[in-house]
Amino acid sequence: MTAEAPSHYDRLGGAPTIKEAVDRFYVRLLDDAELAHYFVDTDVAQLKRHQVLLLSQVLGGPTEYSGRELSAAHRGLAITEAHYDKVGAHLLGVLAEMGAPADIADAVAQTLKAVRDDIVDPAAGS
Ligand code: HEM
Repeated sequence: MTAEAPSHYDRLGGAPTIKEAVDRFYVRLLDDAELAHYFVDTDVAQLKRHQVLLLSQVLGGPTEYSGRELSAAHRGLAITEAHYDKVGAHLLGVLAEMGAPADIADAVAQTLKAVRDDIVDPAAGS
């Protein structure tokens, strides 16, 4: 019997690491003058909970995401390409500062590419 390779989730350190990464991610988003306005009327605690579950799932951890589809969650927010890229850069920046291995950062970057069209609003300009 061969042992299964550990998931990205396990290699990063599991739940405590993901929680810490999401905490740092939202500190960056709310500190960013170009992005903070998107979050003014949101329940940031719930958003963070959903983000932890989604990121865990994407990284091969437990599949417990219970939030909305990404397209529904972001509809009407008029998210531009540039703001999407900034948010993605904050997430990758947090993973880098926490020492995530390059292959895991690459996998997250691929996921960011894959969900881009669900989140960016083409009518919002660049
Ligand atoms: C980069 C990839 C992104 C991912 C994976 C992501 C993920 C999520 C998730 C999981 C939720 C919660 C959905 C729910 O609770 O049902 C959410 C909501 C939200 N996201 Fe994102 N998001 C991304 C990009 C962005 C960007 C670029 C912005 C704005 C610049 C943004 C702004 C928001 C806001 C304001 C909400 C709350 C919407 C509401 O409460 O109605 N997100 N996102």
